[in-house]
Amino acid sequence: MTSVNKLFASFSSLMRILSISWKSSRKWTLLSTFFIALEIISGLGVLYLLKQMVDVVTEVLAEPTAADNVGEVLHYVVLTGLGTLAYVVARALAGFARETQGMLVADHVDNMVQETAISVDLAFYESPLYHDTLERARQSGSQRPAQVASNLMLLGKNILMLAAIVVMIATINWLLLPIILFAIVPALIARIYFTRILYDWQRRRTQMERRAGYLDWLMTSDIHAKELRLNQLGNFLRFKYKHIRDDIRGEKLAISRKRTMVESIVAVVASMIFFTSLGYLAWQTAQGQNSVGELVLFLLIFQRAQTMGQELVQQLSKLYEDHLYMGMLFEFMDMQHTVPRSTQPVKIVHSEKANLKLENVCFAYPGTHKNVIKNVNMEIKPGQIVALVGANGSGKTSLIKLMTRLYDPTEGSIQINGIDAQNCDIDEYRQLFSVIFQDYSHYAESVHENIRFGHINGSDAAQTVPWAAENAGAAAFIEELDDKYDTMLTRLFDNGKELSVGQWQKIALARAFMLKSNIVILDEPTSAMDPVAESELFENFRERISHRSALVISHRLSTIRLADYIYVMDDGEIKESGTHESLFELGGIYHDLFSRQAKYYQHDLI
Ligand SMILES: Nc1ncnc2c1ncn2[C@@H]1O[C@H](COP(=O)(O)OP(=O)(O)OP(=O)(O)O)[C@@H](O)[C@H]1O
Repeated sequence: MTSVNKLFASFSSLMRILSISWKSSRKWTLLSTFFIALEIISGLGVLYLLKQMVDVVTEVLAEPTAADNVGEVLHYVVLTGLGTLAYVVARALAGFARETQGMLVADHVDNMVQETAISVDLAFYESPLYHDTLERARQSGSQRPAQVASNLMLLGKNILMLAAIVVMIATINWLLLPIILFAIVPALIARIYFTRILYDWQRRRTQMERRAGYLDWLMTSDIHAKELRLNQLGNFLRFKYKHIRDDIRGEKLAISRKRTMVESIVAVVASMIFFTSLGYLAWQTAQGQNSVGELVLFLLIFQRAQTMGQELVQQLSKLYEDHLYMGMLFEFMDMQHTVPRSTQPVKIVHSEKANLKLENVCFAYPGTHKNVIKNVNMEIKPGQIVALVGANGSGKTSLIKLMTRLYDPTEGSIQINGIDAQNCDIDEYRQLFSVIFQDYSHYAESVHENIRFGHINGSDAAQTVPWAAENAGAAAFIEELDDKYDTMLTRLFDNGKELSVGQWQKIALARAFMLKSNIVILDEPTSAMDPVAESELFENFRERISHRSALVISHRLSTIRLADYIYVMDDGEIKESGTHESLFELGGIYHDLFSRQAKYYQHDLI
């Protein structure tokens, strides 16, 4: 990037930051600006009054009738006092307004990050780049936009105050001006240099931080608590975690050490220059070339100039740092969809009779070259119960992800009622499906909410939730819970209850049974259920799903044989398809799978 482009990029990112700040809290941005303006005006006023006071004192001291003019001095003392009071109050109010604005902006930015996180495509989760970008966005901190806005204002304030001090010092002796430059510029360069070094290091170390975070989660989350104890993994993980943290700390401390050394040298040189110039001014005063008042004024304001210069350096380097880190936040927010959204979506007509058709569908996961789905042709007709069978890794779950447009096929097409799924509005299209994956979610919410999440926008949850629970075979055990549908399903919070794996599966199934969609997709829906529960579920399955279409994936062929039509997958391809009887007669893969399972049942009976 050329310097002009870089400058333009920095400017546009600054404008973007300010617009975030403005949008999130207009009132407090205005108040904060107002109080800072008040702080600047009163601060400059105090400086001016201070100078006037010193001038008057010097004049008065030079006159023989000094005692008569004390009133004039007092006049300036009172004015300076009032100015200082205004300055202190304005400063406090500006601080409060900044803090309030900061909190509002932080919440707004958190909201924006979450909005991006819930809308990015599933493909992002598969890539370490997504996790790095999210981690960096989090590291960049939601406080930053507010900091940038207030830093800009403080910067303006300090520049004005410093300019006023420069003018005052120039009136004493212009030769003193370079001193200020020497006190400020090297410190600024050192700060900016180390800010960049630290930023580059942090970017490189994102994955290391994430790995440490992951290990910490392994050690502290309830999901792994059982295995961790039984396999005695605790100390091993603790050691690994410590090792990573030691490395991170070591690298960071090395940078901090170097920075402290350089900054100390710069500060020592600046102080030496100050004392040399003080000595020079004292000598000039002794020679009668300066007044004592000017020497006092120099001492007074140089100290201020030094503080202000330090603040200026801090604000400039902070602004630079914020600009760098906000870049990481914007990088996350600007991620583009990999599943394209149609700009002129075609309305899905007759969705209540959804006919789903896959034509020559091929698919390789992003970042891989191997097709896990190969030339698949398949159809789910309205009201039809279709089963999908196949060995582990044959591509069944990947096929569901394609049907529901969590991914798009790399070749071929998926059509709903003759319309290419890619031409439909993605939200409207996804509403056609109720899907329960093998790794369904356990929400730390009430039973009611866990089921209602299957149709979050439904209006009559009070009736539909118990109805769905009944159909999924969950109603009986829910009625036995202390708070029935209001029971909290978690031990994370007070009064929570943990369910068995099979009970959780019934809750997940009830979620799919909520009447939202036209096609119900169940990936291994009964893997944790007892045989009685399973056979009850499939006895009148068509009624339970209200005569919608269904795609059921199962390894249990007793379940599969109830389907109207069966597809057999092997290594990403549909190798066989037909009814149970026709496939059994064919004597192929299905026959083989079925016979193997049947053999064990027959053996048991003997
Ligand atoms: N996110 C992913 N990225 C890359 N490859 C993947 C991903 N998920 C699955 N695969 C690969 O795709 C292939 C099909 O996996 P899939 O989960 O679709 O199989 P499946 O038939 O559902 O298996 P199972 O019966 O074990 O659930 C496997 O070889 C797997 O390694």
